[in-house]
Amino acid sequence: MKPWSPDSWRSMPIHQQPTYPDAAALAAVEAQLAKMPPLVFAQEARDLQDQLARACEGEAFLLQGGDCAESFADFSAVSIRDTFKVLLQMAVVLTYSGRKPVIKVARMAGQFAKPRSADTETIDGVTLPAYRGDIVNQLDFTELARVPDPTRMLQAYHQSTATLNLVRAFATGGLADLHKVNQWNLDFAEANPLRERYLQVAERIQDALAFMAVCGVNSDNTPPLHATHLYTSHEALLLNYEQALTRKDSLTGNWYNCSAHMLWIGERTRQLDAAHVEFFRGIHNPIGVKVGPGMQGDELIALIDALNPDNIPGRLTLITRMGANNLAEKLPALARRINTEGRRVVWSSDPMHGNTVKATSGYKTRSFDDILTEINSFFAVLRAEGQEPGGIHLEMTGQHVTECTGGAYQISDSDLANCYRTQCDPRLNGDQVLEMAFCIAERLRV
Ligand SMILES: O=C[C@H](O)[C@H](O)COP(=O)(O)O
Ligand SMILES: C=C(OP(=O)(O)O)C(=O)O
Ligand SMILES: [Mn+2]
Repeated sequence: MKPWSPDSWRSMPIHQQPTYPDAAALAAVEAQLAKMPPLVFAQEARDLQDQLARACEGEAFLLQGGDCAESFADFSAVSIRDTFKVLLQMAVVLTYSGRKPVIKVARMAGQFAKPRSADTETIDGVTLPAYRGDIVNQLDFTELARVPDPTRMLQAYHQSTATLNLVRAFATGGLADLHKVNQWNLDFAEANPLRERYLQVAERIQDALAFMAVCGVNSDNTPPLHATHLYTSHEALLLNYEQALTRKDSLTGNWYNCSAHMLWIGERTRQLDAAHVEFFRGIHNPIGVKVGPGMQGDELIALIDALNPDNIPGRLTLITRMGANNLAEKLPALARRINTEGRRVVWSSDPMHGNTVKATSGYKTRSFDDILTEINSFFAVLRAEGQEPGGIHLEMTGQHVTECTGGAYQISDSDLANCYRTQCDPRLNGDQVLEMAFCIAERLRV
């Protein structure tokens, strides 16, 4: 095998990239980014990998979620706080029901670049290049807005640093206190149309906290009750950006992509002989790969051979995204193959990307029931095949958007227009995603 370097991907075929009009401007931005401080520290990525190794064994559960695409325009402390809060609320419910630690990984502080089904978009007879995420071009439908601009990588970097700074403060500064988080869950359940269903669990958690307090275990003397860890992740799609933030760790001499703790390869860029697999094989972060309904057993094993040749537990998460109608048919053979070959992976379910439909109103949407059906089949198939359902990967926000249909508040196709704000794919809103966590908790309790 040829030697790896942070730029060895450049000699391979590459998919889903913008064509920058000015090569010198691009090179100047890359040089500038390469001088910037890393966003994360390699040891943090190793800690995450150790925790993911526990998820391989069924001793921890991965909760990964956030926007489909972060946005420059919607960047605010409030939206970061709300997503942070709801991730924590979900984690409490899942930890309590699953009786295992929940590893919290946000799609945040770098989730900007988007692969698209089509290179162009046509509206009223006008065809323009597709929007590829705020790190590349603008969503506005004008010729100028759609021209890829490399300086947007700098803006994405700075927004990511500010996001991470706030997230780190929230995680340790008191917002993540377990007592507070469960009080939010009680408030959620009290107000929910399906109150009885959710209140029971939230009240039981409250009882457990009260019991612990009587025994002398409280936030003042028990740091894990007061603070938490939230890791960051994104699809490492725009390799110019990812390479510039890839640094050699001074402690181990290994290369880490310091733009996030965990990175994944998308369904559209996981070709074996192409640039993304080449880039990912050399970075030492924990990584993920999306697994769509077309994945074949031999292809999956070859991909694992390339990405995790030493079979290190926690290094590789397989994120299935097959669709509620396909998963029960396609996943068993893959799970069996992993089992017979003894590959150590975390199986995580992305129940979003295989369930996107166009509503009669024209909006891209996903139904709460389809999402839940895919999750339920994921649990059932893996358990039947003797594998651990190790995590969940959701597109979600803490905001009260109307992008996915269904849930206790019964968002319908005609409600979508009320608050449809996503830059790309429809997200579960704060109520829907917490409700989803209560439903997943029922599966975790075996
Ligand atoms: O987030 C994933 C993809 O970028 C997205 O699903 C593609 O959407 P499109 O089919 O509208 O291009
Ligand atoms: C692009 C994404 O998904 P996929 O690669 O599975 O289509 C995504 O997670 O936003
Ligand atoms: Mn998406």
